[in-house]
Amino acid sequence: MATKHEEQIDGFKFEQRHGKERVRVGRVWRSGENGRHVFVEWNVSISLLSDCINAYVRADNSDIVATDTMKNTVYVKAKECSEQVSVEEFAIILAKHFTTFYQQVTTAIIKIVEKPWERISIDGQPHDHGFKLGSERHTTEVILNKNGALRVTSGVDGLALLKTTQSGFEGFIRDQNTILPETRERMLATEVSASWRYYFESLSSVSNKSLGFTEKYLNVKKVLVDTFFGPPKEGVYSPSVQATLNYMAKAVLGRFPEVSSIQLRMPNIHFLPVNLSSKANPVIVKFEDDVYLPTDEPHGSIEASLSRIQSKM
Ligand SMILES: O=c1[nH]c(=O)c2[nH]c(=O)[nH]c2[nH]1
Repeated sequence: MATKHEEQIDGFKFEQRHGKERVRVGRVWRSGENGRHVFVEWNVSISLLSDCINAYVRADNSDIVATDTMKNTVYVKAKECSEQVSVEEFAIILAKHFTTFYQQVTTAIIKIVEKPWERISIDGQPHDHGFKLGSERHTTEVILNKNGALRVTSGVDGLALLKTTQSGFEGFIRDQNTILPETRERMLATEVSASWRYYFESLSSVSNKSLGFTEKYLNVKKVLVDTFFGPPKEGVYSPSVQATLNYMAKAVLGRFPEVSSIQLRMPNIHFLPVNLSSKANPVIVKFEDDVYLPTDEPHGSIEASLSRIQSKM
């Protein structure tokens, strides 16, 4: 049985969705603790699966939720949030609106990226209304079906990490095209993109207010970072980006029972050894794990996901 956003037309299967991407909204809550302002900036993408096939095949727009209306809804809901909400909660609020308000909409997919505005401190004192831009971004994706089936993922993007030692790469395939030397001493740099899925499977299971998504986000990010680096003095040896990625994914699933799976993307950002020579002077600069040429292209691309195997009990 075809769902309502797909149909058989002239012997073809037709599937469609529509939405609005990159709706930007900033929200200030002025009633924070100690009179402190809270500020967030979100970039929202909405995609709706809905029964509006007539618009495609019969030039009949009567079932269309205008993407302009979707954009406006972001501002309306931001206004309605009189108390601070996390980026995940805001995505759930939007998804709930689209799937309950419109009979035509069967599923809402909401993706949001939060811009990393961080409260500034002046002489060690947190400022009441001053913010500066940080680096990595908190992300979320919420998929909500009309029947209440829910998928919530949180993530981090652009988490740039580098360590100057405790990294190597040995024992890989060597053939006629291989020139990379084996090493137990190299720089390791990456920009982690992670997304992890929570166990909630229905709207009713997240309806209480003590969700703590932001705290969980910070905790997961800390485990990712701590596992990448190891203890402050000795660190932890990385035999490859692949192995480190897996340690990080395992640490998150080990620490957070409410997380059912995690996906990690960790480009290997290369810092090339600098050796300079000329005919006259064979050794102008000799690389001694000290002078590097930083690059961003090309880079290795390494990604994996780790999921709990669902018990059938
Ligand atoms: O950690 C690494 N994994 C690779 O797959 C790879 N390939 C490569 O050239 N260097 C590295 N390093």
